[in-house]
Amino acid sequence: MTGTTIKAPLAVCAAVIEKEGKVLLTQRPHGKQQGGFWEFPGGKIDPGESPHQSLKRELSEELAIEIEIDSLLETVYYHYDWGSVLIIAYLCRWTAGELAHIEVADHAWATPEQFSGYHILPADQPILDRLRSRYSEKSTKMNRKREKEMSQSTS
Ligand SMILES: Nc1nc2c([nH]c(=O)n2[C@@H]2O[C@H](COP(=O)(O)OP(=O)(O)OP(=O)(O)O)[C@@H](O)[C@H]2O)c(=O)[nH]1
Repeated sequence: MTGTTIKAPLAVCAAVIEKEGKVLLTQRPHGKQQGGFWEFPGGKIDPGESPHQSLKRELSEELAIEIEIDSLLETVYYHYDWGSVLIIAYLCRWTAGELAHIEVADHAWATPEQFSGYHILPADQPILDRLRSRYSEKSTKMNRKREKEMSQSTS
């Protein structure tokens, strides 16, 4: 009997680290699968690891930084031609370490308006959308606050 083997999606964790309205993106090493694409730092969850353990390990191995994980931002299921991935993306804080390019080709801090200037892995689209709406909500709140303060100071 012939047939294709159906594999479980690859479990992947990703860190969304914010700094002054920008988000950390990293570029995959050129020799690796999907090399040259931009993504959120992270990687495969190894057997026996929790997503949080995995994310902390990956950030230390890839960038030499330590992080704290604050909350779940988004989960994504995406099918590539080589198989599928289930990505769990967390909002994180960089707490220690000097960022080094150990297992990444490059890094960048990008505002949501700048995301389109990077070739970001297609699976990350829902994470990017979530961040765009998060930032536009934040700026609406800031504008409302500013308008309120201005109207109070002029009355
Ligand atoms: N880290 C990360 N991986 C992502 C993202 N989006 C996305 O589709 N992926 C996919 O998830 C998979 C993660 O595998 P990886 O190769 O980065 O994992 P890893 O660091 O453990 O690699 P290794 O096998 O060389 O140790 C890749 O196939 C990658 O294409 C993302 O934003 N961050």
